[in-house]
Amino acid sequence: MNNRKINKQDALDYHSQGRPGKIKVVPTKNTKTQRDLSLAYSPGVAEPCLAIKDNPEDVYKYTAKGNLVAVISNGTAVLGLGDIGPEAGKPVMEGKGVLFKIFADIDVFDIELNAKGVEEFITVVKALEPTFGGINLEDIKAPECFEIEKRLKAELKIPVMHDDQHGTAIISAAALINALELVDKKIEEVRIVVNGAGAAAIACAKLYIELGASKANILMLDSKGIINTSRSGLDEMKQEFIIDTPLNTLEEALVNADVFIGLSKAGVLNADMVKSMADKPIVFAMANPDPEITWEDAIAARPEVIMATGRSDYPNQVNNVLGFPFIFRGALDVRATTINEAMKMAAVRALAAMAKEPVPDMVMLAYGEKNLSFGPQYIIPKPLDPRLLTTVAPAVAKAAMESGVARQPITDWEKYDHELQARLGLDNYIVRVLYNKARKEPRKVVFAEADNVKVLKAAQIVKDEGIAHPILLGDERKINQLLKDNKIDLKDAVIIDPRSEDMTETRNRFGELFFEKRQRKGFNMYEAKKIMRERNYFGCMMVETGEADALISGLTRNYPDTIRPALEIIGMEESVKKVAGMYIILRPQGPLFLADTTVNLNPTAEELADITLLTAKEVRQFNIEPRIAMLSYSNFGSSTTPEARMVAQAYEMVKKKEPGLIVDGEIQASLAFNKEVLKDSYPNSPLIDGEVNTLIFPNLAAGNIAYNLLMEVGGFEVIGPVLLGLKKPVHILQLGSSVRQICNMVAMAVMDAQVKCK
Ligand SMILES: NC(=O)C1=CN([C@@H]2O[C@H](COP(=O)(O)OP(=O)(O)OC[C@H]3O[C@@H](n4cnc5c(N)ncnc54)[C@H](OP(=O)(O)O)[C@@H]3O)[C@@H](O)[C@H]2O)C=CC1
Ligand SMILES: CC(=O)C(=O)O
Ligand SMILES: [Mg+2]
Repeated sequence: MNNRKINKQDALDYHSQGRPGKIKVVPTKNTKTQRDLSLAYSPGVAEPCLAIKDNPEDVYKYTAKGNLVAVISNGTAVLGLGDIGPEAGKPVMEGKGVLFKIFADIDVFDIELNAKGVEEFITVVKALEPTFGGINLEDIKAPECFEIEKRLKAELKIPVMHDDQHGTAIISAAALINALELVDKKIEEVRIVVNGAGAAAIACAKLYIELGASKANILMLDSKGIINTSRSGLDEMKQEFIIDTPLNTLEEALVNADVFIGLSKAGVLNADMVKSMADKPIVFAMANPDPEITWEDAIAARPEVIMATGRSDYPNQVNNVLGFPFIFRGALDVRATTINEAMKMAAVRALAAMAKEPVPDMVMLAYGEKNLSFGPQYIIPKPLDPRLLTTVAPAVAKAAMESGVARQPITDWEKYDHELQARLGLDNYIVRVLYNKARKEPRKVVFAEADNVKVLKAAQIVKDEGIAHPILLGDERKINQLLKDNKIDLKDAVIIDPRSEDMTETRNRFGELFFEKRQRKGFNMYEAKKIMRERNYFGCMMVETGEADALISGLTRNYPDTIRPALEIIGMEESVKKVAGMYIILRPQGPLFLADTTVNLNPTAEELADITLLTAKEVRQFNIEPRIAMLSYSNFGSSTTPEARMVAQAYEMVKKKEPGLIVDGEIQASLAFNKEVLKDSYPNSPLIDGEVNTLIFPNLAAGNIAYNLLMEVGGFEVIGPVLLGLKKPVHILQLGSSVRQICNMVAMAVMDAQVKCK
């Protein structure tokens, strides 16, 4: 379990830094020339206007409507924070927009309405129908939300769903079906306590009844206690759940209950109540951001409990994020007029069934888990599982077609599957893999330049994220002052000043070891001990002796000065003759690995072959099969210049050493990325069967220029330079790296250490 700390200031900074908020609008057509603009706007734009006037359905053909969903709230029940108003709810609605985009490639306008009244709200949303392909109602309190949704569903021809009701009901129902199966209880027989009688709770209870639960077995509570015959003034929805019982409190309700469903607020369930529940209890504490009872307290009270929360940092996240992106994807793709019961039930079944399928490696990697399989700690799929899109969306689309609400049925399901796959942006994936792998087994990382604010900030983040235990090298007073001035909370981090008196003994010990390594290479004993005052030497020695697992340096020093101690002290892996540098370019289509970008000026064919093999090994660390293009300005002998021939020779050597590797060259970059042309002109190339993900450059100039252009002109985020070929992890930052880049490099170093420092 990781207890990542999100501190208040970090959350505020995340939202305020750079362009305020979390989303922006991006044009999808060329807008460069005067002609482009004349097509995008007047006069060209008049043509689609007239076409839509003649055939209103063409609005889906000529505008973004078909992929555009409105996330609409009045801020009256924002998460479990209550009625905090529309402006205060906006960060959540932007957040929902982000989730729609990253999980299902649906564009969202978030709309926060100053409209608490039912009629007012309905009038505004109805008027918005022409703009949107679907309406996701969010965080609107009960009982108003019921009337609002019912009326909008009846009066609009586009799908409308109140996410807090049905999203939550769908996900929790899928989780409940699976949990009941694990404890071998029947939904028809279990006693269910639903704490909360609002939007989410009422919809969940109704869906459980549809699935077979007996209404007589459900006790529902609102803020005043159990909804029973002694209560008066209850709204219509609550009235449906009145039970004739003398019980009044949650404590009383839970005695011998099989299931607790929490959709109320933080901390209302205590350990004694959980203890009083029946055999093998099920507790879904779904209030956000903090559950009705913490994971730890529930497990401590009843170790056999099947526990779920709405949070991402514990197993079994029962949260509507598992539903709304995929349900709307399916509904939009068949142009459904509504989201009906059949579609919701299809989503429940698809989600429940998916949890029993073997979990793909990439999902385990993304969560840093080794064994994720159906069981008490995995009753529902993980939100980052890409199969959610390709499983739930088609199930919903099919149900829409079968129930007669699809206006544009899908005919080719295989093609649809490919389209869905293509929607999954993979640029974030690799970073998640990296962090989660690192988090699984955090290591001691030495920061050689700890008297730098960026380094300290990064050290704080990696510590809070649970991916590394920082060791800070530098003047202790200076570091402490910087920590204080910049309010960086790194209280427990180890600070070591290699120049201090206290370190004399360590310096001497390190110096002697260093002398043993370098005595015939220009160092005498005195110099070997003296140089240990230098932080890069001292830090490398800590890694070499196992007192630390990795070193991060280079932010303020030039590359050769930082790499030298690493080569002298740690040295290269066996069989490696030269180290090399690799950059990872984070693209939506998946990562692109580039080497050598930082070390070897003009490699020989043999060196280039080594660089290729080293890079391939590193790419596999991410569970990615390398598909390598060895680049040149020539294609397979089209030029006979020495530079082109050198790459061709290197390619031959690579093939000889690792015949199974998917690699080709020498090849031009444009051909490597143009499979159709490659297929026509070189049909035997192994690169025609998939996308190239690894580029090997013929020299440092080419590699270095390429990654810089991709970063500066292409605007891609990058990770690197990752130093390949050292026996132990030392990673050297580019001058002026950002805090985020430093954190990424720490995660790389930890991942590296997990392999190299057993
Ligand atoms: N995990 C997930 O996916 C989701 C979680 N939620 C969470 O569920 C909670 C409710 O959301 P929502 O239904 O939209 O909000 P609503 O405002 O519609 O409903 C809140 C309900 O909680 C009840 N309540 C408040 N305090 C208590 C208490 N101490 N004991 C019992 N009931 C109480 C209220 O009672 P009264 O009627 O008397 O005011 C009301 O019925 C929030 O914490 C939200 O974050 C919501 C949607 C999805
Ligand atoms: C998850 C969600 O929608 C809520 O807590 O309101
Ligand atoms: Mg919500």
